[in-house]
Amino acid sequence: MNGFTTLSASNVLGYEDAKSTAEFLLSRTDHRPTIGVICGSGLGGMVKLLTDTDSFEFRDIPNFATSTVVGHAGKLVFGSLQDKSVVLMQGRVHMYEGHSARKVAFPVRVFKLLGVKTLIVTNAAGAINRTYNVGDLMVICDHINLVGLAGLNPLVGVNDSRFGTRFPPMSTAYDKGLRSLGLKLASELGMKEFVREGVYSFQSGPMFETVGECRLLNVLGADVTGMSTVPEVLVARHCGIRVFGVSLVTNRCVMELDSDEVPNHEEVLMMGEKRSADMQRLISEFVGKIVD
Ligand SMILES: O=P(O)(O)O[C@@H]1C[C@H](O)[C@@H](CO)O1
Ligand SMILES: Nc1nc2[nH]cnc2c(=O)[nH]1
Repeated sequence: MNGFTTLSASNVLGYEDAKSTAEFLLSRTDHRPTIGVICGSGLGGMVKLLTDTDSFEFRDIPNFATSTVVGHAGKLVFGSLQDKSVVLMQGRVHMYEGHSARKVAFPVRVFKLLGVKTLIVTNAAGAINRTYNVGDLMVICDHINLVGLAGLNPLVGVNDSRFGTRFPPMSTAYDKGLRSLGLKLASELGMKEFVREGVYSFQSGPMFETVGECRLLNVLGADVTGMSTVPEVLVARHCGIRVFGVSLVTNRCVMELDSDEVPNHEEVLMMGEKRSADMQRLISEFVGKIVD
């Protein structure tokens, strides 16, 4: 099944599949995580923060897709962070790798059945907002789901009410309390200068945007643009998991036709590496302060 499967054929990877994957994992680890973390491009170094780990390759987990992108290790790691039990995806899969939105977001349904109550999603993104700088972190307050508005989203298909309601609201997708906590911590950690709050726009990729597309996204009110995160957030909100999202600005989107700048994945990974310490500090402190 790929990203362009018809709506009627999209009911695979349902509750029973998530349950059997969760049972597979729970029988192989003693961790009982209430916090899930998904690491974006170049941000998987966060795994080093965890102690007492149990690690699984995506390819060895039933129903998981395998990551094919450099900078996404493709491991699911259980461990302790700030005395809390956490499950962390070191990398993710994307729709542009040939997967449906449902397949991409499936791990979040597994998280739900593992007992996760709070999801932290991170990603690398390009800046549309001209006041943003490369290296900025952006707490996500809202998203524009270009792919989903066209009908390609993980909640299409028969609704399974064991996960959630048929028509989930998304106006409150990014939890207000968690956003305030994230911004407060960023301030306390001396990161105020490079931490923003803004809107993430999702397109399928794998192409970086044209100049015209970037200009369009600017008019739409996007602050950054990326190729992930939103399917995971939709599934999390559908099943009642709270969401905190952070984008790392790895490049400025090109808005002038005569520009010499050309976005590329190497630059994205390099910036991930450069800012990884700050991202890790913020997420680690954040996890320590989460109240279930
Ligand atoms: O998984 P994320 O959203 O961090 O990855 C971004 C989008 C593309 O996969 C890649 C482009 O460099 O980085
Ligand atoms: N769509 C998109 N994704 C990104 N991920 C990192 N940078 C970019 C970008 O400029 N555009």
